Amino acid sequence: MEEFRKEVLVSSEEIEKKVKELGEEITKDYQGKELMLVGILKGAAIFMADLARNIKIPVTMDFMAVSSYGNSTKSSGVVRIIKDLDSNVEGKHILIVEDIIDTGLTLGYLTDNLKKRGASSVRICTLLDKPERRKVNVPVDYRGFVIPDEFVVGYGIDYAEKYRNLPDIFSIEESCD
Ligand SMILES: O=P(O)(O)OC[C@H]1O[C@H](OP(=O)(O)OP(=O)(O)O)[C@H](O)[C@@H]1O
Ligand SMILES: Nc1nc2[nH]cnc2c(=O)[nH]1
Repeated sequence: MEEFRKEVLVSSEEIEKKVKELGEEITKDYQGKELMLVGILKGAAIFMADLARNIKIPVTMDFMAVSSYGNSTKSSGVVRIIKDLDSNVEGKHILIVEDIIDTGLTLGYLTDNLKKRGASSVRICTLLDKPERRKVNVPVDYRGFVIPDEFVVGYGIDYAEKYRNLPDIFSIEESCD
């Protein structure tokens, strides 16, 4: 990461503590319900793995991958499904697990899409929330950390596909020197 000025925004210890708290809250809220966790690849993969192990009721897990159409159409909220769910969501309680919510376009689309498929409920759990950049107002049911409008990497989140394996979350800035 030499080309960047970087600083730890959220440490692995803070993440671990928060993920445990989120898991406890989710465990309490979904007692007696059939819960399906839907992780959004690739950024949420590491958060999903840790969160799932902190939920103490039986859950099923599935994944989707989406991509936005590009800047000119992104403002329309149109996203393309690259990998769809393997399972049927009809009658299931869905918890979408995301690494970060920024404009809200991805989650706005996914929430509508899963509701239309007949899910009993669709809620959102995001580790990071950048509210300053929101374009679409999506209800966030479980939120790890509110962060400023800075570019972040680590704990699943990439820059050009790199740095997903860093245990802490860093904010990065191109170095001038
Ligand atoms: O709120 P939004 O403005 O829609 O942005 C949030 C989305 O962007 C990131 O994914 P990205 O497209 O970088 O893919 P990745 O998870 O595979 O890295 C992140 O994981 C969210 O899915
Ligand atoms: N890698 C990365 N992707 C994002 N998508 C929206 N915000 C961010 C961010 O800070 N970092």
